[in-house]
Amino acid sequence: MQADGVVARSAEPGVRAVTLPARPEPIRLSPDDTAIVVIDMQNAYASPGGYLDLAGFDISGAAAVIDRIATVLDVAHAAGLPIIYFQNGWDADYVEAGGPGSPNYHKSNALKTMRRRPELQGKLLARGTWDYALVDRLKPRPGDIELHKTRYSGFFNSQLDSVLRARGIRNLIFVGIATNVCVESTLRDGFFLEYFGVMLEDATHQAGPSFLQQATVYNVETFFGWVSTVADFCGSFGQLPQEEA
Ligand SMILES: NC(=O)N/C=C\C(=O)O
Repeated sequence: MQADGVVARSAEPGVRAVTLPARPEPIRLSPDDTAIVVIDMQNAYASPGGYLDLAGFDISGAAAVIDRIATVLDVAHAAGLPIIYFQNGWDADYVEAGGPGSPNYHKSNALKTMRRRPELQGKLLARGTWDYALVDRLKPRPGDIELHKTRYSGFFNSQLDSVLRARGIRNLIFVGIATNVCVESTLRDGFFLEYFGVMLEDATHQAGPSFLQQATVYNVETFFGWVSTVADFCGSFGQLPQEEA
């Protein structure tokens, strides 16, 4: 940490870097070793009629989160930050979901909802379905990275770690849904792998009561990383000279 209380992830002279206001302290980041990780902005999690909605979770805050993530991605693209989009789910036959021998079979609310409502079988979180697709506003652009995961953490059984290491990325800025499940799981696993995690709190939304949003914010700020906002992200990274398209 620098004398001025900034966590200096990118402090070398001549390196393109910004100081992102964050809690518990600001963090200095360079687009050269920092990526945006967009967690599961699929119809399943963010659209009326998607899995979370059908399973009875309140997704009324998701539309505003989609707008804010779109703003973050515009600034990130202009600043030349790599962007990684995750999609969560399984093959059409749900082999990857695990059978009764997997805790996922017993805990996944998507699988439970389909067992309760057999007419939905094959429709939730299966690759190739509307539910699995990213929401229309947040489709990847050329050069963006698309990854798939079958469990809550983006680091588990995925290519994420090797994609990041190949590009020298050490800092991750998280947006997406759900704050308390896949965002927190991925940020925590990143911490254990020595990645610095920042969550933009107003570009995330919880699955469940609103105290879960506050709990994850507390956990990240206190134990696992840093918490910032969309306005502060745009105010800092938005000042960098635009990358050539
Ligand atoms: N993307 C997520 O945070 N997912 C949360 C629950 C689920 O996938 O069942």
